[in-house]
Amino acid sequence: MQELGVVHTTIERAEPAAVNRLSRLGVATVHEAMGRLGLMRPYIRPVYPGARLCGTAVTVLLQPGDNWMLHVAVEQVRPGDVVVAACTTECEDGFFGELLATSLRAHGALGLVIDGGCRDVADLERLDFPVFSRAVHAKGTVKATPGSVNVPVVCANVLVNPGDVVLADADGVVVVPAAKAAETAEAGELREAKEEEKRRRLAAGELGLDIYHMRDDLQSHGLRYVD
Ligand SMILES: O=C([O-])CC(=O)C(=O)O
Ligand SMILES: [Mg+2]
Repeated sequence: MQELGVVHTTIERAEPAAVNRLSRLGVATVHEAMGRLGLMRPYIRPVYPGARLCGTAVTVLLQPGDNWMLHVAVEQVRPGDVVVAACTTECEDGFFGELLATSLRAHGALGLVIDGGCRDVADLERLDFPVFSRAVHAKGTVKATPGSVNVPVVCANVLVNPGDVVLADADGVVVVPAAKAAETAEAGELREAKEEEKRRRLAAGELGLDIYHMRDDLQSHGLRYVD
């Protein structure tokens, strides 16, 4: 059960050094490095090409058709934060646009992930304010019913605690629990180094079948080559 009607003003953010290391990795790498966990549903997409963000989560629980809590969240943002907004029920209304982006940026927020709709996308691209949303929808919202800020939320199938690391790029959005940020950065960097070696060998024409020693396994699974 997600908590309603609460704003937590003190949160524990992931260590900046670990956030910085994660920011240099891709979403797919980090998801793999965590043991294939933490990935939001693929319907959450960047609202303009090339959008990318990495920061610590300020979480928001919205009520459908109501963006009041986004305004409440602005006051809780610190430089380097990313606002992660979930909704108590599915809603694709345009909760967010360039005015709220301007306000968030003035307080140091790096971007927004929202399991809801977003509008003013041409202006967001012009501002280069990265937003990842479930829909682009011009439909406006009201300010009538409190939700919460900085409570644990489930956003697009992923549990997000305030202070967790949120990384988003063209492949999607992944969330790293704050306590796991450093070890995940370490595992991700190792994975990147291994991929670099594989990339070099694949570019030289070596086959994945040989690099990954798959031939024997294929034979034992009964694969036959016929002329
Ligand atoms: O004002 C709103 O409700 C959302 C919006 O379009 C903006 O922030 O620019
Ligand atoms: Mg607007």
